[in-house]
Amino acid sequence: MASLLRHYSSSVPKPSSTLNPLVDIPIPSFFTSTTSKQASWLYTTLALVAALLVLEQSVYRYKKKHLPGARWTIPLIGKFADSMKPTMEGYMAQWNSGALSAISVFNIFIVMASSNEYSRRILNSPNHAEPCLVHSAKQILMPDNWVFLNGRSHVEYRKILNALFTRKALSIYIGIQDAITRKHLNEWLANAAKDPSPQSIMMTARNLNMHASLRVFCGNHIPEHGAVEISEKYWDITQALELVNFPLAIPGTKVYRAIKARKVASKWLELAAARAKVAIAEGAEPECMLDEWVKEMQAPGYKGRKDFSDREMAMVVFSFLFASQDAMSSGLIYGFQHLADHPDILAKIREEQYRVRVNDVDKPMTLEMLEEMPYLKAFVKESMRVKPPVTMVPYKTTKAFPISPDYTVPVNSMVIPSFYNSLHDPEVYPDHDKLLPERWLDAKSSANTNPKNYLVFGSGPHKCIGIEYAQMNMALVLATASVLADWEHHITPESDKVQIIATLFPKDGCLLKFTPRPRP
Ligand code: HEM
Repeated sequence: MASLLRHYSSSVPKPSSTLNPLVDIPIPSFFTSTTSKQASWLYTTLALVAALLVLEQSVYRYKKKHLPGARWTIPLIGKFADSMKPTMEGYMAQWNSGALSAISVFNIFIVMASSNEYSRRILNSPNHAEPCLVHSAKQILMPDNWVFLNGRSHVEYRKILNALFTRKALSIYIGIQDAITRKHLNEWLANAAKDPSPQSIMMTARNLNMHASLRVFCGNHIPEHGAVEISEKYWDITQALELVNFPLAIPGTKVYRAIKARKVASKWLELAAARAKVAIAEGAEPECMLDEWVKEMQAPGYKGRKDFSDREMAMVVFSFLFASQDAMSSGLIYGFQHLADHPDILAKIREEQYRVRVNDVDKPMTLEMLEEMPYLKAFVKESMRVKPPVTMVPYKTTKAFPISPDYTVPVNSMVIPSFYNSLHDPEVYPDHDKLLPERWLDAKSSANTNPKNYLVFGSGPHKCIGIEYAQMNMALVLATASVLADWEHHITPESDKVQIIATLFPKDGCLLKFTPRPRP
């Protein structure tokens, strides 16, 4: 550093009018003052920077107190580099370093909670902490999206949206999901017949989910090319969902591309909301979630708000897509991989399917049929326990949060409850790394008697609103695939490794080879 300074001062210009024509231009005295003045300016600046760096470290150390975590934080960026390429191993090391541990990224002080007790405390302390999603989420979802509400206004809004997930509503959705699933599975089989080499299902499963969700939410109020456009652009949104992202939405950044994608999606979703209102006003029966919402508002006994603008409805649907697309894709992809790797479990699922369907594999799934498939439902639950799609959700403290007897999280910190350790607690889930659907079939099992550990969908006032819908969709897709197709897993050294793209995915993208399954 000193030699750099020396070099800098020795290179102070010694202008020669013969060499440099610019010397005749009047230069402010600020630049032309003496060398000692320049040096003092430089030293002052350096002293200031050094003081800020010391302050940064002191604040970090003061907030961290005795919590495990790096003793010093990298100036300005903290652990930004790690958060750009998160790994499961990195997270595990952090979680296993303590029930509470500290890091800093871009001067955001972060407390990670890994135990069930602390994770649940964060999720269930609305007076001290509220979800902050990732920083980019507000830019992508729009700051006035309902998902950013908290407290009473959040509870009130959510009450209205609960009406979109009643049994009556789900019975409309399941028919749509069944039809879309069969269409996609048939395409998968047709493509596999043309090219029998194993193919990654990362994009095909995502497309299935997106198509099913769009039709469930918007019915036929969006034209096919609109649905395709949303689906194609949506990947830009997923990529902008890293825990910490480059903060400015400038051209070329992921957040910038995600905002552009949202604008495309919003245009179609607003159109769908407007069309749903027209359809129901003309007397149509509800065929999708938006229809159901409009119809619900017209019911004589309905006492809630009736004036949802097209934009507001579109933002709600977008929040559902946003919250569900990656998590459902992750759940589904691991569902396929787990079944391929456990033929004994797949055989039991098929046995149940043939029995309930009375060997009629073309029969569309209904809610009543699903209720008769406990093994399938246990598998879905277990598959997401072993590989939880969402491993953590960022919250932020709205006031100093005395989370434990000896530690208070400072106000305006990020607190991140993580679910992995709860879902792999060997006391609650013996053989915790093993996929054992049976653990959910015994009402007295430790898995069933400790529901507080099953944090796949979170807990507290912001617990996932789409639980029933998500589980129904996963069960339906896997069940239908099990009777229409066989699939082989092409195992690679990366198959059991995890990549984190907002949610968890097999690192090799899950390479499967599908073939049609003979009918019983
Ligand atoms: C396998 C699929 C899914 C998983 C694993 C999942 C997981 C989660 C988790 C962990 C949370 C945060 C809970 C908390 O803070 O306590 C959440 C919130 C949420 N989820 Fe899901 N989710 C899934 C599917 C869905 C679906 C299908 C929808 C909508 C149709 C949905 C809509 C939402 C919404 C709107 C929230 C925020 C709720 C609020 O703030 O009140 N999710 N989800």
